[in-house]
Amino acid sequence: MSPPPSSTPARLSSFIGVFRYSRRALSLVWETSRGLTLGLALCTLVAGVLPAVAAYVGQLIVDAVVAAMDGYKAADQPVLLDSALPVLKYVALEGLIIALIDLAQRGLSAQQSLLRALLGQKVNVMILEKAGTLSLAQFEDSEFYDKLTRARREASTRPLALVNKTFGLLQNGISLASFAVLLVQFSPWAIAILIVGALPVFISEAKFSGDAFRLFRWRSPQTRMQMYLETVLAREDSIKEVKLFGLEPLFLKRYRDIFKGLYAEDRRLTIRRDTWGFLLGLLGTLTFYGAYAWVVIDTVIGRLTLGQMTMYLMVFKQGQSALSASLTAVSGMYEDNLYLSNLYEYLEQPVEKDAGTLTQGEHPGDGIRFEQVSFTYPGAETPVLADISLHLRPGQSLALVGENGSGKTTLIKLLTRLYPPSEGRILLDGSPLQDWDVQALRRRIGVIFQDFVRYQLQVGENLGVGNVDAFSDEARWRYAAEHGLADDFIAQMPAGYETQLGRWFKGGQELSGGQWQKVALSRAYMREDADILVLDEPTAAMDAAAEARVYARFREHRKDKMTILISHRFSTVRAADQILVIDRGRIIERGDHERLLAENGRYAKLFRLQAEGYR
Ligand SMILES: Nc1ncnc2c1ncn2[C@@H]1O[C@H](COP(=O)(O)OP(=O)(O)OP(=O)(O)O)[C@@H](O)[C@H]1O
Repeated sequence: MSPPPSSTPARLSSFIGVFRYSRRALSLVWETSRGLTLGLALCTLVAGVLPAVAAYVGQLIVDAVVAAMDGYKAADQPVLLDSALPVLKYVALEGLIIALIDLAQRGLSAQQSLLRALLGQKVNVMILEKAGTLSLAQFEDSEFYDKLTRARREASTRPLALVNKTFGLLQNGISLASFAVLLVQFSPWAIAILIVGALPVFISEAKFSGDAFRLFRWRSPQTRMQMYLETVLAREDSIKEVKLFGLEPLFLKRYRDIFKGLYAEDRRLTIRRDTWGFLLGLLGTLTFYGAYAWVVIDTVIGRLTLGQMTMYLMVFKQGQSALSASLTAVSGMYEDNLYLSNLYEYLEQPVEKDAGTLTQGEHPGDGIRFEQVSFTYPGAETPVLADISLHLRPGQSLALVGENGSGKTTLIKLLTRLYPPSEGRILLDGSPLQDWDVQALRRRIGVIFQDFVRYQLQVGENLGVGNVDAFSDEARWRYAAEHGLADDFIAQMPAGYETQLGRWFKGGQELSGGQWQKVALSRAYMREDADILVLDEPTAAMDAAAEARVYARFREHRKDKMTILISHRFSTVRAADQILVIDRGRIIERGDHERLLAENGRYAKLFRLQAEGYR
């Protein structure tokens, strides 16, 4: 397998077009720290100009040495210091210049490392902030997820790399210009030779960086699988099962196989890149020694002084490395731009606009209505919900019953506006959900899903996540924990509500499945103004006594609230005012417990089946 090739004209236009991100990267760095960016520019300038000055002073030294030698020989009573003093002055000057170059280099690397840290953080925050604006559907789209992974993996280091190279290019450009001023006095042809020698390496570098990027992009699903396997093999929440099922060898083999495939491609590219780099680099060496011979001959015939010869050789050598560094920087910039295109592709991912502004419905107190709602998951073909209509008024409770995969949780996802319905309308207090301000809407809903998150935070904060406005409100934690029956075991924990949960951090305590569920259940009670409580299998992991108490509390609490309950246990479902039996996305029966029993349909059958089990 290999990445798809691209045609030469397409490559050329993409090579040019790809530099469009340079300006954005520069402004990103500028926004990150103006002081450091200016510092970088200053050091770049100093480090760019001084090498040519040093070469020029080198010429003065050699010529002054020759003159001093002649003077010393010719004098009747030579005084060493008198003869050597002019030369020593130049030597001191050269020393000073070299020290300044060192200082500028140091300044460059120090400022670069500070900028790297700041910029890495800034870009990561941008990536995460963007993630917060995306819809659930986008997260579930694997192509989009690839973009996110690629952006996170590479892009946080690339903007600075790009800016460093831009500055490096500038620095080398300044050096080159100053070298050219010196070199043109020898011969303009020398400059042409310099350029011709460096060009082939540049072209091959540019070609290979494009190849490397296409490889990186193309293989992103494999890299993602590798990252996933790393997580499964090295995370505490999966290791138990991995061990008991003996999955390590299997997963490790898969991990190694992916690497082998990737490495083979990397190796091929690296070998080709460096072989060509070496061969074309030889051309550069050849031109240098050609120019060397030319300068030597001119010196022998007396057209150049010894000092000039030294200077031109130095200028030619340094000019050559500055030129090849510049060209490498350009091809590196091309590569950085390609990676940045990835970051911007992610950041520019269109976001669904939240146009809704309502904080109150048209008919307050009307409750929730589903009007012939159907829903198909993005990318799927068959609808998961079809023609769902229901009405739930304040103070009423609704229970959803149905087989696994019948669409109960999906209905909740629509109600909480995680997805828009494909057909039909969902109204709250007489106004469609999408007209509501999303914050106002979510404030009214307290929800716990089956797959709630076990945050590696303090236990109090684990409750607080249920309402960010009361995230650290201890009184609210206590109230919620009491209603979710978590207060008893929290009181016995070493640091009470401040006890760290999970194993990631020092001193973290692990909870049992039922205890975690109580924590999650308590979260639903964190929102004071929530008048819609949604509980998706809230007690599946609890013991029977705890379950009975949870529902007793639940009934006390609900008064004028709307409650929606999903459960496979009929003992809890039977108390609901309205029970919907869902089968493959459709409501097949509705009514209260008595009525459904009397109808003697699916509900009655399942109820009896479960009751049977308890006899
Ligand atoms: N994010 C998703 N993308 C695509 N299909 C999904 C997604 N989530 C669920 N489904 C599919 O939608 C159907 C309904 O799933 P849902 O989770 O609503 O069922 P449920 O009735 O809550 O089941 P359970 O009783 O097992 O919790 C299933 O066939 C499932 O495969």
